[in-house]
Amino acid sequence: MQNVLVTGGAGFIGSNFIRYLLNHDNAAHIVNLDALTYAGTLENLRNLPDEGRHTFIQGDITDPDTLAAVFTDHAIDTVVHFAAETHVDRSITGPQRFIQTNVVGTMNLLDAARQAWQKPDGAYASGVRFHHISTDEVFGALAAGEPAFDEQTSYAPRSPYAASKAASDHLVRAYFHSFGLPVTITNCSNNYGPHQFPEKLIPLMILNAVEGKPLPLYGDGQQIRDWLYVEDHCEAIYCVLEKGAVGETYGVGGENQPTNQTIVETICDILDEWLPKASFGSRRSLIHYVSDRPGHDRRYAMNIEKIRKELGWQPSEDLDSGLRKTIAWYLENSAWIESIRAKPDFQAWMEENYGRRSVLA
Ligand SMILES: Cc1cn([C@H]2C[C@H](O)[C@@H](COP(=O)(O)OP(=O)(O)O[C@H]3O[C@H](CO)[C@@H](O)[C@H](O)[C@H]3O)O2)c(=O)[nH]c1=O
Repeated sequence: MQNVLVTGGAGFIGSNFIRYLLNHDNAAHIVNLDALTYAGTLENLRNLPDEGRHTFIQGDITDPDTLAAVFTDHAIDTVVHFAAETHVDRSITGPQRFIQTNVVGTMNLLDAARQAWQKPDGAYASGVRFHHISTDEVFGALAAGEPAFDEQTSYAPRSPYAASKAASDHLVRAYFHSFGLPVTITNCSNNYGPHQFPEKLIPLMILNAVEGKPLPLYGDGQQIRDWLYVEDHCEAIYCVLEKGAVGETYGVGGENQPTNQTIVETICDILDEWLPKASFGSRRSLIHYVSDRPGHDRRYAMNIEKIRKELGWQPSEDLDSGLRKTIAWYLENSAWIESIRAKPDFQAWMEENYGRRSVLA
């Protein structure tokens, strides 16, 4: 791994991964290709360790010419593909962008890698690798008591976002089977941690609770996600790059599976403990139950036995300490929050999304 193309490296998980790689691998040079859409920001790349090994290029994976130039100009040997539209609610109101970026963009990237790496005899340059970051949402929804998803679970995506990621996974495997491209895939559960865009549950609730704004829980708030601290996720990806077998898929989860209501109550309690007493009393009183997300998946959980047994990775962060680190980061990074709030699309989306929902209780 010498010249690593990280797509979507100005986003939440991508920027955390760049930091992780610069801290843990002293040889890799990173080329970070990011379109800087609403959720990507150069603020995520401030104060990188060993900054000289990071090159930022603003560009879109839907543009094949950009990709061809990046592979040629930077002698890329490894791709770690994060770039994606990721917010389920946005995929319900506007699926087209999800298909463009997540499906067409992934196919363009696979083509560019193949063109750059495949020799005339069909073999690939040694040591090259295309790693695709995917999600447990491709497997659909679990009912209470059903076993967690694993690498053998059939695909059953239910939102436009999940369907676009499922299509991208199938394309990555198709390029492995049809063209021999050396690929690996990870399907991760819900990430949380520093730098997450505040449209997602945990950062949204932190910011609203700090400001005394309503905390909108969708439906009955009893949905379950498997929360993975982002640094654990980055470690898992690095482990797959180092030790994972070509053609293989690995599930990555946090083994923390509370209900959404418990997550939000925990955030409220930590803030009540840390901040001066609010005039309205406990921050739990800010919780409102609002109309549900259409097709809302009830439960996700990812079985991690394969990556644990074969590669020796397991998550190390427990949810309470991970949440405390995350909340502390948001409290200490008001400049980052202001830069996100200043984005033209941010406030409009928040108002539109919540304007659509009625308060249930
Ligand atoms: C934003 C928001 C969310 N929710 C609920 C919906 C979900 O049950 C849960 C988490 O919502 P989100 O943070 O939007 O994440 P979710 O839909 O689970 O999907 C996430 O996790 C996936 C991995 O499972 C990733 O692939 C997605 O990119 C990522 O967005 O909280 C609320 O109750 N209120 C809210 O305001």
